Amino acid sequence: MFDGLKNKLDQFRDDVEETTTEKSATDEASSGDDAEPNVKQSDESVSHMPSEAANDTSEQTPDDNTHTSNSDVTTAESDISANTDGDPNIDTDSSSLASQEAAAVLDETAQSDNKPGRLKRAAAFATGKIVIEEEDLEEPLWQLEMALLESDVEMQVAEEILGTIRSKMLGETRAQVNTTAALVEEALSDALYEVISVGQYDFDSRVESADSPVTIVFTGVNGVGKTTSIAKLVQYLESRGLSVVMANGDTYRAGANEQIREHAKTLDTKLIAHEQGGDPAAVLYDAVEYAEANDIDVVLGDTAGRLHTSNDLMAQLEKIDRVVNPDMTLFVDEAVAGQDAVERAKQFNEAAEIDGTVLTKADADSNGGAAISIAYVTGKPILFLGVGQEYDDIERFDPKSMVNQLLGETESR
Ligand SMILES: Nc1nc2c(ncn2[C@@H]2O[C@H](COP(=O)(O)OP(=O)(O)OP(=O)(O)O)[C@@H](O)[C@H]2O)c(=O)[nH]1
Repeated sequence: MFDGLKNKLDQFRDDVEETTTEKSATDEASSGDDAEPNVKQSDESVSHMPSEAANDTSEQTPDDNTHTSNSDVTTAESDISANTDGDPNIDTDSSSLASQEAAAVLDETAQSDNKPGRLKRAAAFATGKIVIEEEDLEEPLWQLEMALLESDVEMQVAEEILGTIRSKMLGETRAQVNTTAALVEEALSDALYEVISVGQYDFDSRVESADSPVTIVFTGVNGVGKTTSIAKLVQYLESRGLSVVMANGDTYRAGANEQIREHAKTLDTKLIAHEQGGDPAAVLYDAVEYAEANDIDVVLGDTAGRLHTSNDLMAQLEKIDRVVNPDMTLFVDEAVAGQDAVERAKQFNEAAEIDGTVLTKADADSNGGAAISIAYVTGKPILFLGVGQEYDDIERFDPKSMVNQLLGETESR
């Protein structure tokens, strides 16, 4: 599931690591070339002090001096003072020694330098760290954006993800490249989680705590797996001790009654159906009455596949809303439809507000764009993933485990 996207996310992590490794190597090389008169040579790491911090003093102006209280400078100085204040916990390894040595330089440069970014970078480098800058991320982020769009992630969602990564990584100081991986992982994980988890709620407890019968109506276009998902949910709910009645509100398509009747028979669940051409709202109404009379917990109502543009069919949905006032309307679409599924989710939600999505055929989807985008564009959560054709091939959508899965090990790593 979503292997194509997983590989692309792996690639992004590799790209950032590669860029920061190159940068670290470049910094090291350039520091070796420039012998700084300001730098005490008593510690090897101090000789790595980049020349730019010291050289920047030549760019000072009287006004520049007024900016030296900048927080970056303060950070660099306070990092250093933490190692020089006689604290018994003082870390005496070579990097803290480097910090002390760097303090001497920074004291001088901080007096006059108006480029706190450089100071921060200088201090970070002197302590064996690197600072992630815009230019380090530019290429990997561009590549990531392309990869997300190729994977059917909606443009607005891709931009949100990139924005979060950028804000979480820029200016961050991290110990050398071996932990850049952890930084990228965290930024990527947070960025994905933020868009994927939009609107999430606990479906089970919402159903369990609502007044019975809980009526759930399923909408979506033809052939995406509405009827199959309803059948899967019958089993899902019954396995949690809830009783269910199915209602066939698809009075439009020839063969719809036979199809759902097959499922009802296999699952041994009551089905309410009318003749083809009947009024779907009347079917749902009868099902709710049946549930009330028989103390049934949940009514699951199928509807005809429709486009949000089919006015008569959308009018049917409005009538169902008026007649039975469902507790939830769930939009069903297939993950393999990618951008189309995302677009339809948006349009259905605008035409007849949804409470969540069931995303089917995730087992056949390599891209993952719909899974990542639908909650963000509708503001309503993905509640279930269909992962196969059997009744138990349905999973509660869990944003955390989805992110873990997307960032987990793949065969290519
Ligand atoms: N691989 C896979 N196939 C699925 C999944 N869910 C449904 N299908 C298959 O998709 C096909 C269409 O499913 P239906 O349930 O008939 O779709 P529908 O939306 O009710 O179709 P209409 O009644 O025509 O609107 C069937 O062959 C299902 O077995 C899934 O999660 N994974």
